[in-house]
Amino acid sequence: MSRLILVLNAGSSSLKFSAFTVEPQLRLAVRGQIEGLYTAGKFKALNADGVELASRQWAPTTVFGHEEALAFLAEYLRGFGDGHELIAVGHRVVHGGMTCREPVRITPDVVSALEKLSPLAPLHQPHNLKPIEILLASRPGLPQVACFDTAFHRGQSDVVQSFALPPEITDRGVRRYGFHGLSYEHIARVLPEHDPKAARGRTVVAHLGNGSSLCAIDAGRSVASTMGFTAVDGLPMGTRCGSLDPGVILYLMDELKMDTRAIETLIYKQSGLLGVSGVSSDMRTLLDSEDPRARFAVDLFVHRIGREMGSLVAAMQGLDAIVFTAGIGEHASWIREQVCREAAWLGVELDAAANRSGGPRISAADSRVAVWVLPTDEEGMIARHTLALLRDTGGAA
Ligand SMILES: Nc1ncnc2c1ncn2[C@@H]1O[C@H](COP(=O)(O)OP(=O)(O)O)[C@@H](O)[C@H]1O
Ligand SMILES: CC(=O)OP(=O)(O)O
Ligand SMILES: [Mg+2]
Repeated sequence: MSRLILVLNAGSSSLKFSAFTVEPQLRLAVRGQIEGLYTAGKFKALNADGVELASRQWAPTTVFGHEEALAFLAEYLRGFGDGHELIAVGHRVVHGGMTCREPVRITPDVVSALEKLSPLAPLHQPHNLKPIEILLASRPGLPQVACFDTAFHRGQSDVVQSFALPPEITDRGVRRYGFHGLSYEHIARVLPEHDPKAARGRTVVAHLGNGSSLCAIDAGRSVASTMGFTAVDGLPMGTRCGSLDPGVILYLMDELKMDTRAIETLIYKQSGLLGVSGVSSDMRTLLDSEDPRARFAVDLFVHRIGREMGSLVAAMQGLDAIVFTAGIGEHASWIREQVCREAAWLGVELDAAANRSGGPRISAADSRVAVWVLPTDEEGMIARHTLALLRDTGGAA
């Protein structure tokens, strides 16, 4: 009977999962996702060789969300468990706040502390915690590990992590945390295999998915990121507005009489690509659309990436490489082309054919800045952290 680590990663538009056997090194057994939550749910499970094991598609609807996806996945995984001993479950938890600076073994107290952060990540935290709570109740002896999106950024300097607010507010934890840290950590880990020079130098990683952010990585460490106190900051996203003049919030309250919950719905669920286009939050749909509002939303997305890229390059005082990753970054060659055009002034020259075929290197041979397309692997990162923590605490050989 092989020992298994299960990994769950609830993103804002997807529920991803992987299972790894521990032999004693980690070996991927199955991976999959239910994507298109709240738009057009689609399930796929693959074995380690990429062979499809199962698939399913739901009719387009906004009511097939995280809860429905989790119920479906629990049923699917029940059938998969035969012949395996589940030794631990690793979870992506988007917000770790001030205290969770590294992966932690889950206890009821940890869950209570993490629940308090749900208002700071309403599209993620409740969905990250739900399966944790179910398993704590149904299998209290099963080790569970929380791995945080925020942890990779905790080494940033105080200046970088601070808003220009009085200390009594900052000290309450109102500071820039940064997210997508498991994705950035994975890219920092694999970059030396592809580009040793960039790995020692300065890279902007563009994690462009339903949630999108950029991270400045200097010699493997996060030195700045576009996301802040919450994952609504920075770039425009599928349904999130990204950076907003705080004066807009006051205007919405005073002039439009919107309350906190209405503003929360607006900035998290009705803005970004969906809100601007009125067409869809899904980049595939926008790129296929003839609607000028879809094009406008995409142009705004690209423009903001260009602006924020400049800011992160300034934070590092230079640039050796750009890495594209996540759903849009890995698959939308047209978006990569537009972003690289915006970044031409930094010394970026694209190899159009390599870009169309997906790389991994997509910059021209004499481009001063190397450009890469590298698949993210948040689940792989979580599995590593989970196994390491189990071993540290004597829970697995
Ligand atoms: N082939 C593709 N072309 C363009 N966009 C794509 C493609 N495949 C996926 N995407 C986009 O990636 C986004 C989802 O990214 P992903 O990183 O999986 O999301 P999540 O933030 O939920 O983890 C969606 O906007 C989707 O349209
Ligand atoms: C933090 C975040 O936005 O995550 P995702 O892109 O998975 O929604
Ligand atoms: Mg994601």
